[in-house]
Amino acid sequence: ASLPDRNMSEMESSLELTTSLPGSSLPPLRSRIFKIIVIGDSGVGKTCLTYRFCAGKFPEKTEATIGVDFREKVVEIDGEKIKIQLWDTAGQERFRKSMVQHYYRNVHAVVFVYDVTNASSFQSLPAWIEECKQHSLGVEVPRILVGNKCDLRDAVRVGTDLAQKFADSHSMPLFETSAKNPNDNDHVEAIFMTVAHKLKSQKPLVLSQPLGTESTVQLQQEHKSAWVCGC
Ligand SMILES: Nc1nc2c(ncn2[C@@H]2O[C@H](COP(=O)(O)OP(=O)(O)OP(=O)(O)O)[C@@H](O)[C@H]2O)c(=O)[nH]1
Repeated sequence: ASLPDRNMSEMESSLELTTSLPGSSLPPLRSRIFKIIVIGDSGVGKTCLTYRFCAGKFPEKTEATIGVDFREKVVEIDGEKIKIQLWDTAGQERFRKSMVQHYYRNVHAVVFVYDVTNASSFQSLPAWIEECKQHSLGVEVPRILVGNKCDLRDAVRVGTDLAQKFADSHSMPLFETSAKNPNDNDHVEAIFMTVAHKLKSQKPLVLSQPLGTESTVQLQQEHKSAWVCGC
Protein backbone atom coordinates (compact mmCIF):
# COMPACT_ATOMS: atom_id res chain seq x y z
CA ALA A 1 0.00 0.00 0.00
CA SER A 2 1.30 3.45 -0.72
CA LEU A 3 0.42 7.05 0.01
CA PRO A 4 1.05 8.79 -3.30
CA ASP A 5 1.22 12.29 -1.79
CA ARG A 6 4.26 11.40 0.34
CA ASN A 7 7.72 11.10 -1.07
CA MET A 8 11.24 10.41 0.07
CA SER A 9 12.34 14.05 0.34
CA GLU A 10 9.42 14.81 2.69
CA MET A 11 10.42 11.82 4.72
CA GLU A 12 14.03 12.93 4.94
CA SER A 13 13.13 16.50 5.85
CA SER A 14 10.92 15.23 8.68
CA LEU A 15 13.90 13.35 10.02
CA GLU A 16 16.02 16.46 10.07
CA LEU A 17 13.42 18.76 11.64
CA THR A 18 15.04 20.67 14.50
CA THR A 19 13.03 23.87 14.84
CA SER A 20 12.54 25.57 18.20
CA LEU A 21 9.21 25.46 19.94
CA PRO A 22 6.97 28.38 18.85
CA GLY A 23 7.60 31.54 20.85
CA SER A 24 10.47 30.01 22.73
CA SER A 25 14.05 31.14 22.84
CA LEU A 26 15.06 27.85 24.40
CA PRO A 27 16.89 25.30 22.34
CA PRO A 28 14.56 22.76 20.71
CA LEU A 29 13.49 19.75 22.69
CA ARG A 30 14.69 16.76 20.80
CA SER A 31 13.98 13.11 20.88
CA ARG A 32 16.45 10.75 19.40
CA ILE A 33 15.43 8.65 16.43
CA PHE A 34 16.91 5.26 15.79
CA LYS A 35 16.57 4.28 12.16
CA ILE A 36 16.60 0.52 11.81
CA ILE A 37 16.27 -1.15 8.42
CA VAL A 38 14.72 -4.58 8.12
CA ILE A 39 16.04 -6.64 5.23
CA GLY A 40 15.48 -10.09 3.78
CA ASP A 41 13.81 -12.10 1.02
CA SER A 42 10.23 -11.48 0.02
CA GLY A 43 7.74 -13.31 2.24
CA VAL A 44 10.00 -13.86 5.27
CA GLY A 45 7.71 -11.65 7.38
CA LYS A 46 9.42 -8.23 7.53
CA THR A 47 6.12 -6.37 7.35
CA CYS A 48 4.56 -8.63 9.98
CA LEU A 49 7.51 -8.24 12.35
CA THR A 50 7.61 -4.45 12.08
CA TYR A 51 3.83 -4.28 12.47
CA ARG A 52 3.93 -6.60 15.47
CA PHE A 53 6.45 -4.31 17.14
CA CYS A 54 4.76 -1.01 16.32
CA ALA A 55 1.10 -1.97 16.50
CA GLY A 56 1.41 -4.87 18.95
CA LYS A 57 -0.43 -7.38 16.78
CA PHE A 58 -0.15 -9.57 13.71
CA PRO A 59 -1.58 -7.91 10.60
CA GLU A 60 -4.64 -9.61 9.18
CA LYS A 61 -3.48 -9.18 5.64
CA THR A 62 -0.23 -8.09 3.99
CA GLU A 63 0.76 -7.34 0.46
CA ALA A 64 4.23 -7.38 -1.03
CA THR A 65 6.01 -4.20 0.01
CA ILE A 66 6.70 -1.81 -2.83
CA GLY A 67 9.78 0.33 -2.30
CA VAL A 68 9.87 0.81 1.45
CA ASP A 69 7.39 1.30 4.28
CA PHE A 70 8.20 2.74 7.60
CA ARG A 71 6.64 2.42 11.02
CA GLU A 72 7.54 4.19 14.26
CA LYS A 73 7.13 3.61 17.92
CA VAL A 74 8.18 5.83 20.81
CA VAL A 75 9.73 3.87 23.65
CA GLU A 76 11.24 4.93 26.94
CA ILE A 77 14.68 3.69 27.86
CA ASP A 78 16.24 4.78 31.16
CA GLY A 79 13.85 7.72 31.31
CA GLU A 80 14.59 8.93 27.78
CA LYS A 81 11.92 8.90 25.10
CA ILE A 82 13.31 7.41 21.91
CA LYS A 83 11.66 7.03 18.57
CA ILE A 84 12.34 3.71 16.94
CA GLN A 85 11.80 3.97 13.23
CA LEU A 86 11.61 0.66 11.40
CA TRP A 87 12.15 0.73 7.67
CA ASP A 88 10.42 -2.27 6.15
CA THR A 89 12.12 -2.83 2.82
CA ALA A 90 10.77 -4.68 -0.21
CA GLY A 91 12.15 -8.19 -0.62
CA GLN A 92 11.28 -8.42 -4.28
CA GLU A 93 14.01 -7.12 -6.53
CA ARG A 94 11.60 -5.42 -8.94
CA PHE A 95 10.14 -3.39 -6.04
CA ARG A 96 13.52 -2.41 -4.60
CA LYS A 97 15.67 -1.11 -7.41
CA SER A 98 14.71 2.54 -7.46
CA MET A 99 14.70 2.91 -3.68
CA VAL A 100 17.79 1.17 -2.42
CA GLN A 101 20.12 4.15 -2.26
CA HIS A 102 17.56 6.13 -0.23
CA TYR A 103 16.90 3.75 2.58
CA TYR A 104 20.54 2.94 3.29
CA ARG A 105 21.17 6.57 4.31
CA ASN A 106 21.73 7.37 7.99
CA VAL A 107 21.02 3.85 9.17
CA HIS A 108 21.73 3.06 12.82
CA ALA A 109 21.13 -0.67 12.81
CA VAL A 110 20.22 -3.50 10.45
CA VAL A 111 17.89 -6.42 11.10
CA PHE A 112 18.38 -9.33 8.67
CA VAL A 113 15.36 -11.63 8.50
CA TYR A 114 15.00 -15.16 7.12
CA ASP A 115 12.11 -17.60 7.31
CA VAL A 116 12.96 -20.72 9.34
CA THR A 117 10.69 -22.76 7.05
CA ASN A 118 12.38 -21.54 3.86
CA ALA A 119 16.00 -22.60 3.32
CA SER A 120 16.48 -20.36 0.33
CA SER A 121 15.68 -17.27 2.41
CA PHE A 122 18.54 -18.34 4.70
CA GLN A 123 20.87 -18.94 1.75
CA SER A 124 20.15 -15.42 0.51
CA LEU A 125 21.58 -13.83 3.67
CA PRO A 126 25.16 -13.43 2.34
CA ALA A 127 23.77 -11.45 -0.61
CA TRP A 128 21.84 -9.15 1.75
CA ILE A 129 24.94 -8.65 3.88
CA GLU A 130 26.91 -7.86 0.74
CA GLU A 131 24.32 -5.31 -0.37
CA CYS A 132 24.69 -3.58 3.00
CA LYS A 133 28.47 -3.53 2.60
CA GLN A 134 28.14 -1.98 -0.83
CA HIS A 135 26.14 0.82 0.74
CA SER A 136 28.84 1.42 3.34
CA LEU A 137 27.10 -0.40 6.18
CA GLY A 138 29.78 -2.55 7.68
CA VAL A 139 30.33 -4.32 10.97
CA GLU A 140 30.47 -0.99 12.84
CA VAL A 141 26.68 -0.73 12.42
CA PRO A 142 24.87 -2.99 14.91
CA ARG A 143 23.25 -5.91 13.09
CA ILE A 144 21.08 -8.75 14.25
CA LEU A 145 19.78 -11.89 12.59
CA VAL A 146 16.14 -12.91 13.01
CA GLY A 147 14.68 -16.29 12.04
CA ASN A 148 10.92 -15.78 11.71
CA LYS A 149 7.88 -18.11 11.59
CA CYS A 150 8.96 -20.32 14.48
CA ASP A 151 5.29 -21.06 15.14
CA LEU A 152 5.39 -23.41 12.13
CA ARG A 153 7.35 -26.01 14.14
CA ASP A 154 6.72 -28.96 11.81
CA ALA A 155 7.93 -27.05 8.78
CA VAL A 156 11.27 -25.82 10.10
CA ARG A 157 14.01 -26.20 7.47
CA VAL A 158 16.73 -24.06 9.01
CA GLY A 159 17.91 -25.44 12.34
CA THR A 160 19.08 -23.27 15.21
CA ASP A 161 22.61 -24.73 15.12
CA LEU A 162 23.16 -23.82 11.50
CA ALA A 163 21.71 -20.34 11.97
CA GLN A 164 23.78 -19.79 15.12
CA LYS A 165 26.99 -20.72 13.27
CA PHE A 166 26.14 -18.27 10.53
CA ALA A 167 25.32 -15.54 13.05
CA ASP A 168 28.57 -16.17 14.94
CA SER A 169 30.62 -16.05 11.76
CA HIS A 170 29.16 -12.59 11.05
CA SER A 171 29.33 -11.39 14.67
CA MET A 172 25.60 -10.98 14.96
CA PRO A 173 23.25 -12.12 17.71
CA LEU A 174 20.59 -14.58 16.52
CA PHE A 175 16.93 -14.42 17.55
CA GLU A 176 14.32 -16.96 16.52
CA THR A 177 10.75 -15.74 16.77
CA SER A 178 7.32 -15.62 15.28
CA ALA A 179 5.55 -12.44 14.27
CA LYS A 180 2.34 -14.43 14.35
CA ASN A 181 2.59 -16.19 17.65
CA PRO A 182 5.53 -15.07 19.73
CA ASN A 183 5.85 -16.53 23.21
CA ASP A 184 7.53 -15.01 26.25
CA ASN A 185 10.98 -16.20 25.27
CA ASP A 186 11.06 -14.95 21.73
CA HIS A 187 8.97 -11.85 21.93
CA VAL A 188 9.34 -9.55 18.97
CA GLU A 189 9.24 -6.46 21.17
CA ALA A 190 12.18 -7.71 23.21
CA ILE A 191 14.21 -8.23 20.04
CA PHE A 192 13.80 -4.68 18.79
CA MET A 193 14.26 -3.30 22.30
CA THR A 194 17.59 -5.13 22.49
CA VAL A 195 18.70 -3.23 19.40
CA ALA A 196 17.44 0.04 20.87
CA HIS A 197 19.34 -0.52 24.12
CA LYS A 198 22.49 -1.24 22.16
CA LEU A 199 22.06 1.98 20.17
CA LYS A 200 21.29 4.03 23.25
CA SER A 201 24.51 2.92 24.85
CA GLN A 202 26.41 4.29 21.87
CA LYS A 203 27.28 7.91 21.22
CA PRO A 204 24.43 10.39 20.69
CA LEU A 205 22.94 10.16 17.25
CA VAL A 206 22.56 12.98 14.78
CA LEU A 207 18.97 12.40 13.72
CA SER A 208 16.55 14.10 16.01
CA GLN A 209 13.09 15.53 16.03
CA PRO A 210 11.40 17.97 18.41
CA LEU A 211 9.28 16.33 21.05
CA GLY A 212 5.59 17.04 20.73
CA THR A 213 5.25 15.87 17.13
CA GLU A 214 3.32 12.80 18.18
CA SER A 215 0.38 13.60 15.90
CA THR A 216 2.60 12.91 12.90
CA VAL A 217 3.86 9.75 14.48
CA GLN A 218 0.31 8.65 15.23
CA LEU A 219 -0.64 9.19 11.63
CA GLN A 220 2.30 7.17 10.49
CA GLN A 221 1.37 4.36 12.84
CA GLU A 222 -2.22 4.26 11.73
CA HIS A 223 -1.55 4.40 8.03
CA LYS A 224 1.09 2.13 6.69
CA SER A 225 3.11 4.57 4.62
CA ALA A 226 5.11 3.72 1.58
CA TRP A 227 7.29 5.70 -0.75
CA VAL A 228 7.58 4.64 -4.31
CA CYS A 229 9.62 6.15 -7.04
CA GLY A 230 7.51 8.14 -9.43
CA CYS A 231 9.61 7.11 -12.41
N1 LIG B 1 2.95 -18.66 10.22
C1 LIG B 1 3.52 -17.45 10.12
N2 LIG B 1 3.32 -16.71 9.03
C2 LIG B 1 3.92 -15.49 8.97
C3 LIG B 1 4.73 -14.99 10.00
N3 LIG B 1 5.19 -13.77 9.64
C4 LIG B 1 4.67 -13.53 8.43
N4 LIG B 1 3.89 -14.56 8.01
C5 LIG B 1 3.18 -14.67 6.74
O1 LIG B 1 4.14 -14.63 5.69
C6 LIG B 1 3.62 -13.92 4.56
C7 LIG B 1 4.59 -12.81 4.17
O2 LIG B 1 4.67 -11.87 5.23
P1 LIG B 1 5.18 -10.37 4.99
O3 LIG B 1 5.36 -9.75 6.33
O4 LIG B 1 4.28 -9.66 4.03
O5 LIG B 1 6.58 -10.63 4.28
P2 LIG B 1 7.67 -9.56 3.79
O6 LIG B 1 9.00 -10.09 4.17
O7 LIG B 1 7.32 -8.21 4.28
O8 LIG B 1 7.50 -9.63 2.20
P3 LIG B 1 7.88 -8.49 1.07
O9 LIG B 1 7.10 -7.27 1.40
O10 LIG B 1 7.47 -9.10 -0.25
O11 LIG B 1 9.37 -8.29 1.14
C8 LIG B 1 2.23 -13.42 4.95
O12 LIG B 1 1.27 -14.31 4.45
C9 LIG B 1 2.25 -13.47 6.50
O13 LIG B 1 0.97 -13.68 7.04
C10 LIG B 1 4.93 -15.82 11.16
O14 LIG B 1 5.62 -15.48 12.13
N5 LIG B 1 4.30 -17.04 11.16
